[in-house]
Amino acid sequence: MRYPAISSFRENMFFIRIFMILLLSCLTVKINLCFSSIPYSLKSLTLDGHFNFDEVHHAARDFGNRYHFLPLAVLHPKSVSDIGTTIKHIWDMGCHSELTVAARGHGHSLQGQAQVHRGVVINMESLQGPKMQVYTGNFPYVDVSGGELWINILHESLKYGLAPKSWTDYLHLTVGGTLSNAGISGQAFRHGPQISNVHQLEVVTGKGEIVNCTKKQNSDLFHSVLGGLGQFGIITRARISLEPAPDMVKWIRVLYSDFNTFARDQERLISAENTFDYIEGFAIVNRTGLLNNWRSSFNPQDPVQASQFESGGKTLFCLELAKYIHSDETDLVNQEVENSLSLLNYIPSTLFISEVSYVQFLDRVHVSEIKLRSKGLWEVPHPWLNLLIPKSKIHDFAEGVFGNIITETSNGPILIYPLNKSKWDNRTSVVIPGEDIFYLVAFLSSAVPSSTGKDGLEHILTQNKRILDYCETANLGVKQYLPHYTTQEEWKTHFGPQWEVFVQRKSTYDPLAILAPWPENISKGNTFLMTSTLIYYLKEKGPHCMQERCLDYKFCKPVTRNFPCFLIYCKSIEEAAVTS
Ligand SMILES: Cc1cc2nc3c(=O)[nH]c(=O)nc-3n(C[C@H](O)[C@H](O)[C@H](O)COP(=O)(O)OP(=O)(O)OC[C@H]3O[C@@H](n4cnc5c(N)ncnc54)[C@H](O)[C@@H]3O)c2cc1C
Repeated sequence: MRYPAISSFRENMFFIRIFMILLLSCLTVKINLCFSSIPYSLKSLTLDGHFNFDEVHHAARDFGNRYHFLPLAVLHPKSVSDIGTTIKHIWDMGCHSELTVAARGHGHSLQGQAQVHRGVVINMESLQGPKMQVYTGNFPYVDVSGGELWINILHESLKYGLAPKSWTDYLHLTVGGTLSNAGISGQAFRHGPQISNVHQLEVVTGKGEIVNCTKKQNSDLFHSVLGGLGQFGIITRARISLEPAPDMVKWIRVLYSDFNTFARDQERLISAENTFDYIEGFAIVNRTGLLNNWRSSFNPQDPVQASQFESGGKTLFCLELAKYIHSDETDLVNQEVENSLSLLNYIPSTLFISEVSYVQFLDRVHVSEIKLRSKGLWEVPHPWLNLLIPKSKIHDFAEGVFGNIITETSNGPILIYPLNKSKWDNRTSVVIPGEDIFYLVAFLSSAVPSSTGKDGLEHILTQNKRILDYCETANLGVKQYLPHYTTQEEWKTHFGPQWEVFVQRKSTYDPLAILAPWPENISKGNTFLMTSTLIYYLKEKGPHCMQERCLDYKFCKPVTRNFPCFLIYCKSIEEAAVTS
């Protein structure tokens, strides 16, 4: 028996279902079209360079090899105006668009810092602009593109007998990439990090404006972008300070079995007047008692004693020094090296010296890169941890970490060396500990892919977490270098008193949070940032709705960067009509 009411209900349901399916599929098509139409609106821009929609997989990788965010498109800019035009276009799309942009230097970040999920990656190495230009004279400098590799700057400036003063240990990194962090190596105790050796920058802000800045002109923007993690603008050109380049380098390694003696000597050296040109150090975690390749290509001063030296399974500390040799000064340099070494307290049989060209010295990590690449060991996960530790806490740190956490093997080099705070400019965005001397400690681990053992990613990440937990529990006042956090609370703690400055700068130079979106939680949900963005919008772009028209405005739901994220209370219906 058929119940008409039920049967007609069933029929209705059938049609409703069909209708819903059709509606949903229409919506899906619309949503997909909506997403895919974003890069096509970019495609219509008139540029010297071009967008590439096929290279997105390459742009979703970096040296860390752990984070993979797929962008929608990769821009290969030929000129600064390509970058300006693209960002301006996205800025003009306003809050309605969620499109974001990441500058990619050489992609040697560790945790997706140069990546962007469903946004635009700007391949900075494609940027051409004016040719690299060296200026000689009393205060020499070089003008370079933000996408230039430091190795190319070295080769070009050497043609004039000059070279930058401050380096990173590895030179196949871009100017914009290292200046967005700091750029630290063994010369930083004397010259400061790379960000202390820049005279001028050209920057494209998050509003698409192209701005020149120096310590005096637009100085807030200048200091913001240095160490600014790409948050405030894209560095398209930089003027970098140069010095006369040495011809050769005396490169020295000595060992210590006691951390306190090692650190005391390091600190004495970085404070001395007439000292070495490069001062670093590293730990050798060596439970087996066999010494690894720390001395390869170095000659022992006393070969017999050196061959008899054994670590006894202890963790050792290697002080690494370099003295630059200008051709006419060889004898003087030898004498100075001898004098400086005579004041140190290393294990006497462990003095190893080598003499190499300046390029060989600076480009030393590239030699390891070639070897590792040939063995397929370069493109593995790199769960690196870089810390800046106040001098007063470095002994507690060493005791806790080398005494309890890293005792058997290190899975990669562990650098330890002190830096002078006086060589850092506290107006830049980089965050460092407050003491006059602080240490860089870098755990440069490589993980064996798919290993579940002590050389595997999980084990190394757990070890990193133990180190960070120890630093927090022991209240060591540690700051991360090349920082990466997942919550806004952690970012606030990282910036400490500089948080307000960070937020202020973000709202000034990138109010729609278009740039470098990787540290998602830096700005998300931050009322201050949202407020200033909002006020900016109301003043500059919003419906003309300031005090005389509106009683007040109030946040609704700041989910997107969209206008409807606030409610406007108007004095009258007529004014509401004008406002809308
Ligand atoms: C083997 C190796 C050795 C290293 N040694 C050192 C060292 O000795 N000292 C040291 O300080 N660091 C060192 N680093 C870290 C390195 O400085 C950073 O990872 C740096 O960011 C990498 O530069 P990149 O050109 O690959 O930048 P990317 O990884 O491409 O970018 C890094 C960040 O900068 C932003 N960015 C890139 N270009 C620009 C630009 N033009 N304007 C604004 N923002 C930009 C990106 O959006 C991203 O947030 C080393 C890294 C590696 C892999």
